[in-house]
Amino acid sequence: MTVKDILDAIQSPESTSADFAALPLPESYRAITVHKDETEMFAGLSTRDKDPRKSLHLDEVPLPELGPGEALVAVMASSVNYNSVWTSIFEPLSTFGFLERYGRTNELAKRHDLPYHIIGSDLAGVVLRTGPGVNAWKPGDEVVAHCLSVELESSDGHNDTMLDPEQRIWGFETNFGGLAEIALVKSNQLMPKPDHLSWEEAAAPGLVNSTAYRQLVSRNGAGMKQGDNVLIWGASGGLGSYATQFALAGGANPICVVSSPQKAEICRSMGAEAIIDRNAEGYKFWKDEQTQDPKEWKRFGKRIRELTGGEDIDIVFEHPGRETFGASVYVTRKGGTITTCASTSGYMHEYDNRYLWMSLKRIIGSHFANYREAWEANRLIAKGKIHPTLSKVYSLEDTGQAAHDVHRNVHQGKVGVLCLAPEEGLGVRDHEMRAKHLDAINRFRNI
Ligand SMILES: C/C=C/C(=O)SCCNC(=O)CCNC(=O)[C@H](O)C(C)(C)COP(=O)(O)OP(=O)(O)OC[C@H]1O[C@@H](n2cnc3c(N)ncnc32)[C@H](O)[C@@H]1OP(=O)(O)O
Ligand SMILES: NC(=O)C1=CN([C@@H]2O[C@H](COP(=O)(O)OP(=O)(O)OC[C@H]3O[C@@H](n4cnc5c(N)ncnc54)[C@H](OP(=O)(O)O)[C@@H]3O)[C@@H](O)[C@H]2O)C=CC1
Repeated sequence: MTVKDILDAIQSPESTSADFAALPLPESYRAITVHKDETEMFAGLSTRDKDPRKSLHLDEVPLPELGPGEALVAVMASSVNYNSVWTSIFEPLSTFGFLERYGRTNELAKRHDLPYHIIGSDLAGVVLRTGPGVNAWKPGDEVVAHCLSVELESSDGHNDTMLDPEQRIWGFETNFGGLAEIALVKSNQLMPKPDHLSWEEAAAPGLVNSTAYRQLVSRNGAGMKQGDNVLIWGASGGLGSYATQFALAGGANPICVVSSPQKAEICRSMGAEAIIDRNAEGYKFWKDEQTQDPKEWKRFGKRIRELTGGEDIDIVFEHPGRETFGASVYVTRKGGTITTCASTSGYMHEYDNRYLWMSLKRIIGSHFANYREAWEANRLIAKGKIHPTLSKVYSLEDTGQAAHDVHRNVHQGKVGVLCLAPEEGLGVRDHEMRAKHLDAINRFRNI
């Protein structure tokens, strides 16, 4: 039995759930990995010069044992997230530390502590097997998976599953991720695949869409409301392309920051009107490595006032971190919110706290999304209210190049990866609905 037989079953319209359940599973499959004995390979290099093409490998790996509450999924397509870039450059930490720590928690979790890490935190595919205790899903179901892995044995996470003390991001802090032909997930990560999308389109939004939903829309994040001025950094990037859609769909006013005329045009085509090209306008928030320039914060704030008719920002959608955080706090209005989920340019932030406390602003930390938020975010994709922002699709072999593009910020929106899917465009079940949204679905393609 090989993965080819699985693909044949997926591509045959006659295949039933019983056929999938009867398919013998292969002993091994192909997966994108980093290797534990290579974690020092980039020692001494600057972040920019660490090259994912050197650290990401395409390996044949053994199929992991299936445990209670889990599912093995045949992965048709996945996507590149920035967390895979972090794993591939071993920053800010090697992810093998996460696997070791997980492995120490219980007998079954030991499976994750291996000398290789199969990465990837998105997938669209077909359920192959479910473990004991799984009733909601069966072999043959077409699914996407969100990346929240929790144990739920502590009451801390019972209101908001992100607060579980054993909260992990699948394919980053656990093994057996989605950049592979087969993945192992907890069955509670599974959600229905949106019928009007191809495999690679369905695999693109998951992680970033759910994160943007919690960070911007959910009451656990900024709780955005109609009319809010929302400053969105990287508005045509992974997170930002969904934040921009949420702002527009929710009646808010996105102020989109981008770094090229092409990216500005993408935001305009999504429906945004207030756009700042940070490159063209030459903001330099730091005079040198240690010193910020408040005059530049003010110049940025003036530009925002020009675009809003004199108003300041209700919500900043933050993720660049060190480079922008001082400016983000400054331009927020009295009582406004800065919500942050990352620090791409550096995690030791500096801002002038007088502008925070005197103007009663709040900083909210946000990370991925709880089970319910991930489900609600996927529902919006399935209903055609929010659309994938897939620009380019790579083969599994070329994942290193795909991650390199994201690391160097030469991509747009999201970058997809075909795993078992032999070509793009497969897996669409609802052609009528797709036709209604075709322009929006293709907005980011091949630009
Ligand atoms: C969905 C996608 C998301 C993304 O893309 S996010 C971006 C990518 N992700 C990242 O860059 C994050 C990577 N993660 C990290 O950098 C680290 O993950 C953290 C810095 C978040 C945490 O580091 P750690 O070393 O794991 O954490 P500690 O909690 O400091 O644990 C070390 C020891 O310190 C103890 N400790 C924790 N809090 C306290 C306290 N308040 N007082 C005293 N001790 C404390 C712990 O218990 C433990 O101890 P013991 O080593 O003995 O187990
Ligand atoms: N905590 C969580 O749950 C999550 C965290 N993340 C983290 O968020 C970050 C962004 O992820 P994602 O959106 O997918 O990545 P992308 O690279 O797709 O998009 C980020 C965009 O931010 C802008 N940007 C990058 N650096 C700077 C800078 N120094 N100053 C201003 N703008 C900058 C760029 O846009 P432009 O050049 O056009 O301005 C870039 O396109 C990563 O660090 C990632 O790990 C992501 C998802 C979930």
